[in-house]
Amino acid sequence: MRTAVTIAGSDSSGGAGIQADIKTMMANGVYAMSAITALTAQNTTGVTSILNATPEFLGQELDAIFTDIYPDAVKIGMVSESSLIRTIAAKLRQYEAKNIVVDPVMVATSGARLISEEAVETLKKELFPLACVLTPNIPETEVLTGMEVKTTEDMIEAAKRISEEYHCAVLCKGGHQLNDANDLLYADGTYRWFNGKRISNPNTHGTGCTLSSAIASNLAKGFSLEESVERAKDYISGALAAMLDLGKGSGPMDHGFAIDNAYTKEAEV
Ligand SMILES: Nc1ncnc2c1ncn2[C@@H]1O[C@H](COP(=O)(O)OP(=O)(O)OP(=O)(O)O)[C@@H](O)[C@H]1O
Ligand SMILES: Cc1ncc(COP(=O)(O)O)c(N)n1
Repeated sequence: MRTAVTIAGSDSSGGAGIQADIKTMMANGVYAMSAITALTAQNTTGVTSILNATPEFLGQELDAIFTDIYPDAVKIGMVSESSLIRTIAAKLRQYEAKNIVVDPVMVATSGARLISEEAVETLKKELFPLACVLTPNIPETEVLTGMEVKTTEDMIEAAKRISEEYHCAVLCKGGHQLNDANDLLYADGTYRWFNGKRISNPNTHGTGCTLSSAIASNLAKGFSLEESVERAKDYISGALAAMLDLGKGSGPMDHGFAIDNAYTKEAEV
C-alpha cells in the first residue's frame, strides 16, 4: 500500500487541516499519517484558539514517521511559526522526502489568520525550494507575488513568476473566482488549465486542504503531476457536489461520496 503524511494543523471540527487530509488520503486509497504542527479550536464559524507544537516535538513526530513507515508523498498545510517551518525543512532534507506538496495556508475561510507575516518569508525561503508543487489560492498568490490577481491573464503571470522564483510547479487555485472554479498549473515554463464547474455549495471549509491532500495521494500512487491534479480536481468536485450541510457557518465536505457504505449513505437507512 502507498503511504502519505500530512504535516498540518488539527481542526477540531474535522473539516479542514489534518482531519480533512486523512479523510482525503483514505478515500483516495492511500495509508495516511500525520505530524501535527498545531491544535486549533475551531468550527464552521471560526477559529477560537491555536496551540502550536514545539519544534522539538514536531521533529520527534517526523522522526517517528520517517524512520518507520516511510511516506511516498508529503502534504504540508498550516504551519504558523518560523521555528516549526525550519524544523520541517531540516527533517525533509535529512530524510530525502519526495513528492512534497506545499499548500501555503495563510487565512482560514472563516477569516482567521493562520500564519504570522514573518513566517511567510521563512516558508518561501525554507519550504518552497523543497516542493514539487505549491498550491496557493488567489489571495495567497497575490501575497506571494505582490500583484493583483483579477483575470485569467493575471493568474498565468502570477503562477509563472512564482514557478520561476522557486523552481517548482505552481497550481493557482481558482475557488475564489466569481463564476468558474478553474485551476491553473504552471510547470516547466508551460501552463495547463483544469476547468471546474462552480458548484453552488456554500460549504467550502477545507477545500484547499482536501485538494492538496488528494494531489499528494495521487503522487504517492505514482501518477504524474498533471494526472494527480486532474484526479484531485475530480475528487474535490465530487466532495462538493455531494452537498453535505453541517454546522452554522461554511461547513465541511462529504469525503464519503466516493466510498461504498460511507456515512451519508448509511445515515439514510
Ligand atoms: N464552489 C466551488 N465549486 C467547484 N469547485 C470549487 C468551489 N470552490 C472551490 N473549488 C475548488 O476547490 C479547490 C480549492 O480551491 P480554493 O481556491 O477554494 O482553495 P482555498 O481557498 O485554499 O481553500 P480553503 O477553503 O481551504 O481555504 C480548487 O480546485 C477550486 O477550484
Ligand atoms: C488547521 C487548519 N488548516 C487549514 C485551514 C484552512 O482551511 P479553510 O480555509 O477551508 O478554513 C483551517 N481552517 N484549519
